[in-house]
Amino acid sequence: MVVASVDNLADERSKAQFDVGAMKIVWAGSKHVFDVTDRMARIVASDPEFRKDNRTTLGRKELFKNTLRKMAHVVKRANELRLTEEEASKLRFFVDEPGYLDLHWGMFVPAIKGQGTEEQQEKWLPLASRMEIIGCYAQTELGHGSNVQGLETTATFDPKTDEFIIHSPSLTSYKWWPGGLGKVSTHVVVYARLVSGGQEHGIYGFIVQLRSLDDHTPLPGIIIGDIGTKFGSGAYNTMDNGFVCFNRVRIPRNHMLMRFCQVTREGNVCLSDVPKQMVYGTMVYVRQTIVSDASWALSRAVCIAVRYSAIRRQFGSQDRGIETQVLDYKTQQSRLFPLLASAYAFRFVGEWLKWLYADVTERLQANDFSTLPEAHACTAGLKSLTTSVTADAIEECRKLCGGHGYLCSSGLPELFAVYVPACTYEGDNVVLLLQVARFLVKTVSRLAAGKKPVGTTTYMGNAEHLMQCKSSASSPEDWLKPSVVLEAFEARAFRLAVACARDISKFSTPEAGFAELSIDLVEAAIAHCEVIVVSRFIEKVQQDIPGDGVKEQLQILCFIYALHLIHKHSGEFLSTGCITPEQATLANEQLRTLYGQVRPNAVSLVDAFNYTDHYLGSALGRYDGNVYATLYAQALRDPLNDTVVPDGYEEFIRPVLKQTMRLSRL
Ligand SMILES: CC/C=C/C/C=C\C/C=C\C/C=C\C/C=C\C/C=C\CC/C=C/C(=O)SCCNC(=O)CCNC(=O)[C@H](O)C(C)(C)COP(=O)(O)OP(=O)(O)OC[C@H]1O[C@@H](n2cnc3c(N)ncnc32)[C@H](O)[C@@H]1OP(=O)(O)O
Ligand SMILES: Cc1cc2nc3c(=O)[nH]c(=O)nc-3n(C[C@H](O)[C@H](O)[C@H](O)COP(=O)(O)OP(=O)(O)OC[C@H]3O[C@@H](n4cnc5c(N)ncnc54)[C@H](O)[C@@H]3O)c2cc1C
Repeated sequence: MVVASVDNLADERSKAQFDVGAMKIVWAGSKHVFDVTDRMARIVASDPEFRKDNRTTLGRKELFKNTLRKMAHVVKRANELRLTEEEASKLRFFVDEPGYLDLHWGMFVPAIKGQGTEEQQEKWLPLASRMEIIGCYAQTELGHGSNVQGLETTATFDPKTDEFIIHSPSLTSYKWWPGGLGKVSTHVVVYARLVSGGQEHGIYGFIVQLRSLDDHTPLPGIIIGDIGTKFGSGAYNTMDNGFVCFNRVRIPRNHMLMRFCQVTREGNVCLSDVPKQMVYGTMVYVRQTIVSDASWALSRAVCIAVRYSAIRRQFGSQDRGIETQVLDYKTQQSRLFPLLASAYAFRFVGEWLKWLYADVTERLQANDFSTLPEAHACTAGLKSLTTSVTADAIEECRKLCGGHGYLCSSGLPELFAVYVPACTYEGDNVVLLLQVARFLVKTVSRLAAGKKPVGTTTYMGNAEHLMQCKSSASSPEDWLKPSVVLEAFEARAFRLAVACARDISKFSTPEAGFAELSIDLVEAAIAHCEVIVVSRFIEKVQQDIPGDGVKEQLQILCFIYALHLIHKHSGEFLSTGCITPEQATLANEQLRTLYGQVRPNAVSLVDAFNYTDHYLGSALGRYDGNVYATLYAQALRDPLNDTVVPDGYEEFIRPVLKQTMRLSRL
């Protein structure tokens, strides 16, 4: 059955004022990436092994086994099709289910590449890339996650046997959370306190074998398992996040990842002259990938909400004629279009961050560590900003879809449940923003000493101007001038950072000031991260962009992104004196106009994400708009509808009805 709603999307598509095909290439990043992504998405969508519409109805054991089957199928298909690494990781991505492969390829392998010596890489990487071993990354403990220096697990060197003894001295030292650890991994990179000659030497990574390669049983001294069911149905429960306790497990000395610190046969600890934070390198790498992933999750939710808002009609007709598409309501637009704009903003900042990461990596290889603090601040800050916004946005998209958004068949509940831990893993978002704040306060105090800021803090070099400037916006159109927008963002961020630095100096120690002012510091950090996102978006739309109308659409989205933030944080823009209340009103007026300009293009702007119906996994977001028939068909497939009279009728419904009948006869 095809209902009238299908016409709505065709109609919407006919209104597009830009070349959707060209926008698809901009979104993908290049024609090559588009082709690879498109091909891999279609392979997954057309393979029944990758079916995912039954996930929320499976019990934990079935669900997990189902994921094991899919991960094995990914490996099989990657080999059969002789996929490149780029293609294989896209294929795996579109399977859209957390699984041990992510931790193996995303953390275990990068940890060895980043922290292993050449010799260690030669030994372990071939085993890992042929998947003769499966690895994971165990840093977090039951009692310690954010505070890496507080980890309790010990790795004590025994010069008699030339081994390390890996030990969990307490319940709170049990490794707890690592993905892939609970049931699958054969090996792990464990982070532990290095102890040699009776002295502690800091936290380092050690490769430990967990399970037999013959029968998968845990090796002696290892107590291991899954940490239990997590939030939401389906969702992250496909992953075996695990615990492990090490009872004096012995590993050869050369299983310590020794690129930055070597322990000799005699137990001498030799530090190379690189910053000790290099041991945190895997986290920096993954944070950077998480920023790119945020735009995927956000755009997916937005795609569902935009298409459904074009289908859904409510009110607007007194005589039972055709009702108004909810997408036409300004309130719907004001909640939805900033999220659409944010998806594009995060896509571009994610691409830029990839570039920054590659640049820093190249410098590190040449022993230039000067840009490491900035790379840390950018990856930490943008990871925090983009994941927090995305998690909130998915929930907002659910509400934007009304009641049907609450159904699992909308795809939104599971998307939220699977995404929201991104605000916690790879560093709690508040903890990471405090790292950014620390970097900003340092940068501000160095300004006083005449040090020129570089990279993303270059704008702070314009200190005098940023402290005094008053916005020149005197009409709504002025808010379409990149220089006007950027100045407001930079001035707000700089003034907040300077106020924090000034106020900290009033305390007896910087640490006391930092602790007391941490709420303000977090706000200053967010303001700085928003400068980065806004300026990268502006830079992007100032480039040559091929395709009819593509650049114009991106400009509209860029200003929506910036102006909705001015509205959201108007308190800060006003209290720091960067803009006046009248200018805030003008910005809002411009924002309303921009919403009107996006409206006819909204469906095509989400079509540009090029998502298959399989990847979207949503009755509401289907490409053909056949929402109601799909909702009905999926309802009929619910296990509860397997029988007309439910299980439990005889036991629990009939007796209640009989009892009621008896009562009514009294
Ligand atoms: C065939 C199949 C083929 C296919 C492919 C398949 C698969 C797909 C492939 C890939 C998938 C890719 C990626 C996805 C992978 C995984 C994602 C999915 C799931 C997530 C899994 C989650 C994992 C985890 O969560 S791991 C644990 C993460 N833990 C944390 O993040 C802890 C957070 N805490 C910290 O980072 C630190 O403790 C701290 C908060 C930063 C504090 O550190 P510390 O106590 O040392 O110190 P200070 O604050 O005093 O800082 C001192 C000094 O150091 C600087 N600093 C801190 N951190 C860093 C850093 N990282 N880099 C550089 N510098 C750093 C800090 O600024 C201070 O400097 P100054 O002294 O100058 O101020
Ligand atoms: C789905 C998932 C997968 C994961 N996968 C892995 C994995 O593969 N490997 C691994 O090692 N770990 C993994 N983790 C663990 C994860 O990295 C940690 O949970 C994360 O780093 C946060 O640490 P925590 O749990 O100790 O939070 P806590 O630090 O205990 O945070 C609790 C609260 O305290 C606040 N807080 C903490 N410190 C401060 C501070 N200094 N100032 C202000 N507020 C503070 C936080 O903001 C938060 O609100 C995973 C976690 C999840 C949820």
